[in-house]
Amino acid sequence: MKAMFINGEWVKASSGDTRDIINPYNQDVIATVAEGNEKEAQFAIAAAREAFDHGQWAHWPARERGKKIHSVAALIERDREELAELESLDTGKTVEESRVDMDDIAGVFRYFAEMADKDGGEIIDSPISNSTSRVVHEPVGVCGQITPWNYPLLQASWKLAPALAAGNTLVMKPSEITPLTSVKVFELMEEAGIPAGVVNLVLGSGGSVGAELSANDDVDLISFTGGIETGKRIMQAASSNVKNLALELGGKNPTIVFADADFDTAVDQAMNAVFFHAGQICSAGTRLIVEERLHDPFVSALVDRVKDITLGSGFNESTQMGPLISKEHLTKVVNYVENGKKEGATVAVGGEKPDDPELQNGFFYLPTVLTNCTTDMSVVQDEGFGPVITVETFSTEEEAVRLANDSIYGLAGGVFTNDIAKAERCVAKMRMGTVWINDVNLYFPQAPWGGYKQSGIGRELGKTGLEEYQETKHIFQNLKPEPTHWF
Ligand SMILES: NC(=O)c1ccc[n+]([C@@H]2O[C@H](COP(=O)([O-])OP(=O)(O)OC[C@H]3O[C@@H](n4cnc5c(N)ncnc54)[C@H](O)[C@@H]3O)[C@@H](O)[C@H]2O)c1
Ligand SMILES: C[N+](C)(C)CC=O
Repeated sequence: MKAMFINGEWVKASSGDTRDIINPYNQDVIATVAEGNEKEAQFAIAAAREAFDHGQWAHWPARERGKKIHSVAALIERDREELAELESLDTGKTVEESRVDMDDIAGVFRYFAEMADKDGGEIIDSPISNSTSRVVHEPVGVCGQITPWNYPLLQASWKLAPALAAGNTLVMKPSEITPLTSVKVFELMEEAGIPAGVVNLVLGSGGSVGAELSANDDVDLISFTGGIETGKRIMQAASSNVKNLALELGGKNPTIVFADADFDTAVDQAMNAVFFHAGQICSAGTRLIVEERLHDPFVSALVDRVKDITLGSGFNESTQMGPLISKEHLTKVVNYVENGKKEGATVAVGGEKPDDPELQNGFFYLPTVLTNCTTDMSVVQDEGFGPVITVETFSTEEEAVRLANDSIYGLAGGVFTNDIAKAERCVAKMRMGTVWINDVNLYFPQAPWGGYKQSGIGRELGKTGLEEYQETKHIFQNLKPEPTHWF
């Protein structure tokens, strides 16, 4: 049984509770893990508090912390294949996609390891005679970190690596349905020699462990990746002690395709935008906004290619798309498309579960293209989080941008055109944290990631990804102290 990691020890739940982890491809039980609750969260928070307040981690030379983080990266590289297979067993995504994730994850650890000792503070030109003024960055303290099921270890790495680089201690709660690679990476952090109490892992549900992390006054910062409604609850709970807050929430991401775009590239990338990991990606380009005169040939080419997508086990080399994560999520996607149909959308391809007998034990849904969509429809406004793309049309540049921005979300978006001036005009007006010109779904450790509007608060990755885990202190020194006789 997989246990939790608290204060440098692997522990079971004090209640004795466990949870079976299910393979979404065939519903096999792939592991049984400890199911913690508020109690384990409190133990872990106390351990992280003690390690921060009385331990040495925050005071190590940043270069030494960086070396440890490099060691974690090296262990991830060593165990790449095992981690990739574990991620695919747990999420259903293809092993090929998981391998790419593992390379990204090692890269994230390496990026923040390198960054750890690059910030020696800043000298300010003091406006006061005989004084010095400088700014230093310090760790925030105890960090609560809550992650989702769709990119379990990738989203964890975006939080673990910068938090450690900045000198914080932390308690992580992975999604209760996909905890396996997080357990493994905590084993690797132990092997790398991160001191006891600095990194703690508590497994369990959001309502118990997650809620405790969000509300507990000994937690200084909460970093959350997940859905908007959970994010709102966490924001409320975090107000108890005015925690620092970082929220990476959902997206409903538009891809604008102008008629002058390279046709084959745009069709190909429209598929990349939405069908990786069966559309269960926050930045999936699920809203296609195509120039009116391009609509018919574009949809026709898209449908032809979508028909050929091969569904199956993520462990089969010919598989291009795996299952959805759970029975509940499959039901959500089915209802999402049914609602779209009732609102007037037309199913151009897909729109149902596959009838292949080999897929009946998994949570599969066919890759789907919905046409005749308008901005007011729920399929266009709601994050479906499935392999479903909606198609709207526009006739002017202004209309394209207006449609793209007509959303409560603002995570990411794309523009396809060969007119670079037009592309620049569009992206300048698109209210999103990431915009791609003639590409989709790209992210890397050097560039910040996060959302405008209800897609979140703050940025992970890049310089800002480290700054989220730092407090800023101004230190002023009077070099000629003497009485002022003001009073
Ligand atoms: N912006 C990004 O970078 C990004 C990345 C990945 C996923 N996401 C979003 O995540 C969502 C899918 O993930 P999900 O279904 O796991 O999201 P979710 O909000 O249901 O759960 C996310 C995490 O929050 C926990 N949680 C649930 N209730 C809680 C509570 N009351 N208090 C504290 N924690 C609680 C869950 O246990 C889980 O660990 C999508 O909306 C997707 O867009 C965003
Ligand atoms: C942030 N990203 C794209 C890695 C995963 C979103 O679900």
